[in-house]
Formats: sequence, C-alpha cells, structure tokens
Amino acid sequence: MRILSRSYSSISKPFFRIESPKQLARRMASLPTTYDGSVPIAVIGGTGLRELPGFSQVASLNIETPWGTPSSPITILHHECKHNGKTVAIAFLSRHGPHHQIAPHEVPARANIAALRSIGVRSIIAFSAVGSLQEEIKPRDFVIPDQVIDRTKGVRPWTFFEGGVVAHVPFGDPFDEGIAKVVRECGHSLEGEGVTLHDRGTIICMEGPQFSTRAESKMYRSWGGSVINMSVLPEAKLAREAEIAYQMICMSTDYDCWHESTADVTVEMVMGHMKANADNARRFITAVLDALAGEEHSELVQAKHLAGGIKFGVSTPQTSWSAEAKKKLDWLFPGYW
Ligand SMILES: CSC[C@H]1O[C@H](OP(=O)(O)O)[C@H](O)[C@@H]1O
Ligand SMILES: Nc1ncnc2[nH]cnc12
Repeated sequence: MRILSRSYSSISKPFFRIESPKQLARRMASLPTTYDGSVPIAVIGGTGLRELPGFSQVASLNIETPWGTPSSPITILHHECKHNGKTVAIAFLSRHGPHHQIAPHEVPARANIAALRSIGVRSIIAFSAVGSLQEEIKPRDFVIPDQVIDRTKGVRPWTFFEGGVVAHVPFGDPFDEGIAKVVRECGHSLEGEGVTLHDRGTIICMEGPQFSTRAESKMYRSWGGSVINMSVLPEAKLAREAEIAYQMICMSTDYDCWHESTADVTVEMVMGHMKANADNARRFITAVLDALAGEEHSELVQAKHLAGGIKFGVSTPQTSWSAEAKKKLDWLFPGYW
C-alpha cells in the first residue's frame, strides 16, 4: 500500500509550526513524506514521550482529515523485531504536539485517530503519565488499566457519529483485552530489570489542565480509582468507533494531592519521573512492539475481531444520512457504505 500525505479539503492548510521554521524545515526535509507499505501498529506518545528514541525514522506524513489536522506529523519508524528479524513499520504520533504545545482539552483526538486509521493502523499502544491514587502504585510504576471513569466536561468532541448519522458502540471494556494480555506479559518479562507492573486498574480521566483539588482526589480514591490522567478520553472512545484495538500503558509520576506525606503534584515532578524512567519506558514499548510483530499476533494487531462491527452500531438508515456526514464517514471507512 502506498501512503501519501493526504488532504481533505481543497484548501491546503499550513502545517503545525512551533519549532523554529529553520529547525522544522531541516527535520522535515530530511524525511520522505510518503511511505510504501502497511502500518498496522501505532504508538501515541504523551507527556515526556514526544518521540520514540532508538527507532529509525523513515517517513513523516502530513495528513489532513475531515476532522482537521492531527497533533503532529505521523512519523513512520522501522523496527527490527528481536524474535524473527523481520522489519516492521510503526506509526508514531505525539499527542501534545512536537513541543507539547497542545493542552489536554485541545488535543485533536478525532483527527489523530482518523489519520492513524487512514494509513492502515488497527492497533494503538497509547502512553500516558498518570497520577497514582493508590499507595501501592508508586511513582515510576507502570499500570495497564482495564477501566475508565469519565470526568471530562463535555468540551472535547468525542464521536465520529453526529451531524446526521447516529451510532452507538459498546464500551463496557474500554481497552482491548487481547492487546492488554500481550502488554502485561511484556511488562512482567522486564520485572526485576527496573519495571514494576500493575496488571489492572481504573483510570480517572479528568478535564484539566489544572490538577485536581484534594477533595476531588480523595473522592476518586473512594470511587476505586487507581490512577488519573487528562487524556485517555475521548481517545479510547474514538479508537473503539474507528474499530482500532486500543490499550494504554500508564506510568505513574506522582501521588496527585491526596497523599499526606508526599508533596502535591507539579509538572516538574511529572517530568522528573518521566525523564528518570525514560529508559524503562522505551524498553517496555520495544518489548511490546517485538511481541506484537510476531506472526502469531497478526490477526490481533489487524483487529480482525473489531472489523466491520461499526456497521451494526449505526441507528440511522443510510437513506437518511446527510451528505456531509456520509462524505466524512466514507473517508474514515472507505468502501463500508
Ligand atoms: C504534565 S502533567 C499532566 C499531563 O500529563 C498527562 O499527559 P499524557 O496523558 O499525554 O501523558 C496527563 O494526561 C496530562 O495531560
Ligand atoms: N496527578 C495527575 N493528575 C492528572 N494527570 C496527571 N498526569 C500525571 N500526573 C497527573
């Protein structure tokens, strides 16, 4: 499959520029803007993970979607799988932009998920720096969440299905258990080498960008929350609508503000732990990519278990779809309708 940088509207919008124009031009010019091949796996990097070090960058794709421009160009990385020597292509997208210039409530999650799907991505490993709501989840521990509590405030666009087409997808299990199983096995294989892993947990997604009050933090603990961030939603919901298998890997960076004997969370604290644990995060992600690249996981990575499911979630008869909604959904699901 030949992936070209894609445009939705005929008016070409300027590409996101926060790097100095010179730096950006140098970096962009050095990478092709097209990629020949299939890219089923993506990593979304969050706070402290704006690039994936140790992988060779082979392309940088500028994709425009009906829902706007993604947070960053999609970098295509080549990774030689440790188990079979096969080279696999991975897509990488930086959630907060190349310079962490996009606040949690401004992340263009629909554009991010749509752009990834459009280049063939069917599995996403999303990385997040989180506050811990439980004593036993210490700073720098990893958590593979299996549940979410939504504390966003309805200011983030959270569905692809609106403006004339209604759909409802199941979200009882917000993460992909198949991918989670592989991720947990990889995490455990690194235990004793600096990685401590908690197999499950409930993640509270708050609106931010301000951190929680102490009363809120204690309330989230009373609800059974394990960790807290500002970014798992609507990312996970949109991935589900787009038939993409999605799992978040959380790295704890603080005890939020409920803990009586540690200081309240600050950005400095979050960044300090992210930096100090960067090598473990990189080794963890590398192990997961190695495992997912194996032949035995090819159906899982292609999310065959989700393919076509959205057709059963749509409530609006096709004859009643608005032309604009159909155009957008045709872009996201070519050939479905
Ligand atoms: C800088 S602390 C708050 C910030 O960190 C987390 O980011 P991400 O999930 O993208 O790693 C959290 O969700 C907030 O956006
Ligand atoms: N305490 C916290 N609250 C929300 N998001 C976070 N990301 C890292 N620490 C956090």
